[in-house]
Amino acid sequence: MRRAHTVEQVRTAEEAAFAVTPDGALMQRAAAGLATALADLLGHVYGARVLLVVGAGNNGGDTLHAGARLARRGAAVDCVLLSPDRTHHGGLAALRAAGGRVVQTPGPSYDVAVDGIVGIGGSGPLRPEAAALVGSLSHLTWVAVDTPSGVGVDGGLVDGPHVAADLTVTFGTHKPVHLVDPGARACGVVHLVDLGLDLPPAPVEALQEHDVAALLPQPAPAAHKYTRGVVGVRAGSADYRGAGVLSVSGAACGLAGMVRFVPAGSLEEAAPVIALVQAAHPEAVVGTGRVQAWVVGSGGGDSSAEQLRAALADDVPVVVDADALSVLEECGGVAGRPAVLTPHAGELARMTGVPREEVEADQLGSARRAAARFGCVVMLKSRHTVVAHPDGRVRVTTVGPPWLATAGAGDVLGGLVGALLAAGLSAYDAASVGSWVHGAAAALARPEGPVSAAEVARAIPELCARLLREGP
Ligand SMILES: NC(=O)C1=CN([C@@H]2O[C@H](COP(=O)(O)OP(=O)(O)OC[C@H]3O[C@@H](n4cnc5c(N)ncnc54)[C@H](O)[C@@H]3O)[C@@H](O)[C@H]2O)[C@@H](O)CC1
Ligand SMILES: Nc1ncnc2c1ncn2[C@@H]1O[C@H](COP(=O)(O)OP(=O)(O)O)[C@@H](O)[C@H]1O
Ligand SMILES: [K+]
Repeated sequence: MRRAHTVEQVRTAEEAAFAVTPDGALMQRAAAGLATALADLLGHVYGARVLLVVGAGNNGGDTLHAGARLARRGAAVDCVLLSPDRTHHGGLAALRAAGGRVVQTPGPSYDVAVDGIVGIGGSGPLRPEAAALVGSLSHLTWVAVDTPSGVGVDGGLVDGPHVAADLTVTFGTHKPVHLVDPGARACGVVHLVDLGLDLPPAPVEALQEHDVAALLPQPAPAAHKYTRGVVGVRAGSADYRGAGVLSVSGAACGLAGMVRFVPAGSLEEAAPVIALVQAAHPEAVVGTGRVQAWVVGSGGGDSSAEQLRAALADDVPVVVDADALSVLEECGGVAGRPAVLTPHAGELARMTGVPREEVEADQLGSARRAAARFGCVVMLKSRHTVVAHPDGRVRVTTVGPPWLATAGAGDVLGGLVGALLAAGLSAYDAASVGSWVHGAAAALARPEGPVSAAEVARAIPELCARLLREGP
């Protein structure tokens, strides 16, 4: 599990660590890790040209000490001080003693620029002087120390000039900004340097491969299809026939024992949708019956309210997707049952009356507020999908190529999450595992290129088999 802690949690853990470590030891650990990461990035240290951009606090201190380590190994290290009278004394002395230079303006070229402007003590966007300097050096490779300066650490908010890093070297633990967009986009690759901090449970996490393997449902030796769980799909309509097929294809990934498909309207009206579903998935059973979870909404059009009411009449977990999201409140909400809502930013904006740009600008806060408001798990789908529990916990999915942003991918995901719910996972696990498997299946189906929603669905069984082979 990748764990991200808030600034307040990190401060508390650092204070406890300061009390039992010699003065400056933690900063030296951070600086050593940073210098190693910089050396790995540079490939060669001797003769490398390094620019440090240093602010007023300990983030600058880490940066100066790391610069000193590189200078001692033969790098040419220049340093711009943004707050010369508040610079970390020990760090600056170490850099100078190692042969590093303080410059007023950067030279013509560097192999890397290091952002030591602010870390967890930062607030708000870069101030004008720093913004102008960083802007003039945007062609350089940037390494952010702890966090990219100018980006919100706890919320991942980006509301003004900031550093856009290629690599972020962070200390002690991840922070929410490293996982949650839009901030995560400014971090580039994130590398964690362990400081040996004693940390509390993390409010924001990202499942890793072995976590997903441990959570995947597996049939007991004496399983039969009903003990593995039946997932019911109420999706598709005369106008959106394919959505029914794709929703069923996600549900029929093999993680549950059986799929029931229940189209809207009479059997005659639904005949074309049924024909498509049966042609693609002859194993799906058409018609109502007992299920352990419902998936409702993709391509449901005008029938969505009727379909959602029918699903909610059963006291089983439910995935509310696509068109069903906009009728959730008129249908009485999820009424306390385990449920996953799966909006993208546009859908969440409509559900909550907030402009889409505001949802996209605060994905962590938007998903959390929606989970509290609707009283269930909310999965805000995007590049880094945010799965929020009503109690405030969050899991972020960081796998999945941008090719996954393709029509119908959401239908497959809804079906997949439904299968996991039917198999007995909690709503929180089903949503976070489903989102991870969905992203990884897209990468497996076509590692570096375009992928269709149907191909993502077809790759799910092989992806799960690989996870189970590797084991937790
Ligand atoms: N002290 C230590 O031994 C350790 C320090 N660490 C480092 O210390 C950092 C936190 O240090 P600090 O608490 O000193 O805080 P920072 O160095 O993150 O920044 C605080 C300073 O920046 C100024 N500032 C805040 N927002 C600004 C903005 N938008 N533009 C310009 N200036 C701004 C503040 O006035 C303050 O003086 C961590 O991010 C990490 O890099 C960690 O490595 C752990 C060990
Ligand atoms: N830039 C991106 N990188 C990775 N995955 C993405 C990106 N944009 C969207 N996705 C994923 O693609 C899927 C799109 O689903 P959705 O928006 O519901 O599309 P549709 O309604 O057409 O099925 C979601 O799983 C989402 O997380
Ligand atoms: K920084």
